[in-house]
Amino acid sequence: MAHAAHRHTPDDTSGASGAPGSTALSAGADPVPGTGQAGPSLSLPPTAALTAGRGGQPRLLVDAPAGYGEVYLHGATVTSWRPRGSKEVIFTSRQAVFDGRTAIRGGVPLCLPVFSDGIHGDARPRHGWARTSPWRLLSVSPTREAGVRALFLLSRDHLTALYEVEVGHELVLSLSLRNDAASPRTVEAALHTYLAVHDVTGTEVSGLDGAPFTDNLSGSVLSGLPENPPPGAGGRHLLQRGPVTVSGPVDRIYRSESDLRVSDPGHHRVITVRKRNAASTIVWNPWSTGSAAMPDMADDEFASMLCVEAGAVRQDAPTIMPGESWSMRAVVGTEPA
Ligand SMILES: O=P(O)(O)OC[C@H]1O[C@H](O)[C@H](O)[C@@H](O)[C@@H]1O
Repeated sequence: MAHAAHRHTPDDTSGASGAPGSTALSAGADPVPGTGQAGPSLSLPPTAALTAGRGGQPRLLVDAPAGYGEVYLHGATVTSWRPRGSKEVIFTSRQAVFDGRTAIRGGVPLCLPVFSDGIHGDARPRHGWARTSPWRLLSVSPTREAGVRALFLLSRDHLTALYEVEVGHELVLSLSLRNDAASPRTVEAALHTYLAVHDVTGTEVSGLDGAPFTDNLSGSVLSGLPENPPPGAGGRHLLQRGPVTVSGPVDRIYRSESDLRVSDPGHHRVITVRKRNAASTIVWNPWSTGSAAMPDMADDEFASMLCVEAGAVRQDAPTIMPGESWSMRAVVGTEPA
């Protein structure tokens, strides 16, 4: 059953001036029209800089006492996050294309307003337009926890998306969507988080035990189960037993709101993902077979990444009423193992 959307209530825990919500949707600096870049009135704290990154693409760079991070305005794609004193947590391919058109291979692309081929199996572009659109940087401010919070805006196709990225001891990703159309709208959304792991074959994802999932790599949809995806959505329904391990290609959509723990023993850490209002978790690794066909990913890189994506997709996509908002959040952290 699709989740009903609600009027957005500003978030209670972040203390963010720019917490996702309708007031912030009208705020912000003067963006440079059409470029997605921040305008001259945007003020940056000394712990952040707006610079040219790979391919000369505009990128917000954060180097704060609590953590380091990078966010490209193209797709509002986070491509790096390191809590102070830790190794990189976000995988971005060394062959990723930074041309302002192509989706960045790695980081945290935003899948919006569809995931993959969409609920009906025919949506284009794949994963929606958010990851290949120029976002506007509305504000950048220091947090009380010695990090930096940045707010990005994208309005397109009668949908206004506000995306708050907090770089600090944790990486806090909050997405808020407002339906600007006159009729209800079902929207899929996912924070397609590429985690950097030392060796994916030694990684376990906990928190999904008992969760039903659709295996996008296996045969046809089993009939007779409740809430089968419609034709085209593909996959086979199964139940997870124990932690998820990777010894081949994995592409699964779990129906689970649970928080996740991703062991990364080679880096002596556990990566944690706390989710809010995200009823789906997608786990993806293309393995050598899948990555060989991907020009923007090197052949050996599949072994050092695992996508663990918080989202609300397929049967769990929210239907947002006209003028109303819906929001979700993922908080990525690390713990010593
Ligand atoms: O290659 P992309 O369009 O970026 O998609 C990369 C992957 O994204 C998700 O994880 C999907 O579940 C996969 O089926 C897909 O292969």
